Amino acid sequence: MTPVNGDRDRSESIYLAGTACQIKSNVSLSTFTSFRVGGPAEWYVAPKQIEEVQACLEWARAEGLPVTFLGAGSNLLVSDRGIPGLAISTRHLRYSRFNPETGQVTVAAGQSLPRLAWQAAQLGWEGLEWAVGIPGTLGGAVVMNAGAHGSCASEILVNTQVVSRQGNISILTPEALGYSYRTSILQRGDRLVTEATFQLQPGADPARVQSTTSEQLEHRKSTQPYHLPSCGSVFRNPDGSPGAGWLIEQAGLKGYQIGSAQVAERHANFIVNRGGAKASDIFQLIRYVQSRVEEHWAVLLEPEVRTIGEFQAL
Ligand SMILES: Cc1cc2nc3c(=O)[nH]c(=O)nc-3n(C[C@H](O)[C@H](O)[C@H](O)COP(=O)(O)OP(=O)(O)OC[C@H]3O[C@@H](n4cnc5c(N)ncnc54)[C@H](O)[C@@H]3O)c2cc1C
Ligand SMILES: NC(=O)C1=CN([C@@H]2O[C@H](COP(=O)(O)OP(=O)(O)OC[C@H]3O[C@@H](n4cnc5c(N)ncnc54)[C@H](OP(=O)(O)O)[C@@H]3O)[C@@H](O)[C@H]2O)C=CC1
Ligand SMILES: C=C(O[C@H]1[C@H](O)[C@@H](CO)O[C@H](OP(=O)(O)OP(=O)(O)OC[C@H]2O[C@@H](n3ccc(=O)[nH]c3=O)[C@H](O)[C@@H]2O)[C@@H]1NC(C)=O)C(=O)O
Repeated sequence: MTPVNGDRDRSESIYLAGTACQIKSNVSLSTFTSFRVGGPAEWYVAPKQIEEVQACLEWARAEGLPVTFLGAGSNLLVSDRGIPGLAISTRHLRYSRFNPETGQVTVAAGQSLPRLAWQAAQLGWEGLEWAVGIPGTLGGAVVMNAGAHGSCASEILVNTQVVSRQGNISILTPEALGYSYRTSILQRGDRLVTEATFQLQPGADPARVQSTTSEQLEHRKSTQPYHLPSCGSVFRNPDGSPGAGWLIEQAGLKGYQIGSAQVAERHANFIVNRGGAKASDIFQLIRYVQSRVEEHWAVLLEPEVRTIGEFQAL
């Protein structure tokens, strides 16, 4: 299949003046997504500082390139053909500052959410126990309003720092972000989250918080195919009906496979890559599940997973 960047089959690197930032061409995104599929980014960069993010955005503007933001890729389906323009990954923006006076923790966008949940638990700070099993970055969690076990990111978010595509920095509160279940206006992709501050509750017994955190993780491992490449839940749970997993299972789709993409046996709202799946297999399976569930239940399932690049419905 022809990649979107046409005949560029060699890799080149560009160093942005005044930064240590290296922009590389033709970088495969399959190792940067939890599905382990996807073609190359025309250009890829993982800045370490906000000034580098701004310099990368300026470079893309000057080159007239579209920009795509990536976290850890745990909710992304990237086309086999790859994506045009510059992919900016936040995975190297990393720090966390716990403030015992306020109970707030300020975290860079690239920090791992499970890692932060464990750090909080070890300190005896409550409020992130639910987050331990959600792979990915803080930035991704703020954008997706990640959640589990009845809690979600927007409930504890104090504010977030974002950079616009023009390079302007601002601080936004949750009220400005249009939050609802697994949704925020940041999903439009016009602002990059660089940092977020969360309100936690310090002062609990660390052993107790760690024990609750472990229980949440164990429950997840026993109900989800955690060991196989996936994006977590493929579909949002629809309003006013049983969950997507139940609807898909009752439509007889557990185990159904297109290529190496399979509706998971352990949880029907997960599609797993059984080894060597293509993004197009996963995309076709998503469409197939949607159509079968609609036929069976008259419910149109809405994907939670974010697709980037071109896909063709058969
Ligand atoms: C095994 C497994 C279990 C999961 N369980 C859960 C769960 O229980 N609950 C849940 O909510 N999710 C779950 N997920 C989905 C996923 O982990 C979350 O959506 C996570 O928050 C995505 O973070 P990420 O850094 O990987 O974002 P990515 O997948 O990289 O990106 C997701 C979206 O956010 C955008 N984005 C990412 N970072 C930034 C940024 N810094 N600035 C602007 N835009 C950005 C991307 O453009 C994309 O649109 C699971 C996934 C897996 C693989
Ligand atoms: N099915 C799928 O597609 C995917 C599943 N996953 C699963 O999601 C989970 C999170 O993945 P990922 O986001 O990459 O996680 P990370 O490796 O970024 O974060 C896990 C962090 O939690 C820490 N940690 C783990 N256990 C403990 C503990 N008992 N006490 C204290 N700290 C602990 C680790 O510390 P340390 O570094 O010291 O070990 C590490 O820093 C993993 O279990 C992974 O297998 C992840 C991606 C995709
Ligand atoms: C994994 C994700 O989030 C998960 C989150 O981890 C868990 C735990 O809190 O709750 C949600 O799953 P879920 O609604 O499927 O929760 P589960 O407890 O696994 O299942 C709900 C109900 O559906 C039933 N169920 C589930 C799967 C299945 O194949 N068949 C089935 O009948 C279960 O028996 C249960 O009665 C989130 N999914 C969504 C779309 O909201 C994600 O968003 O990626």
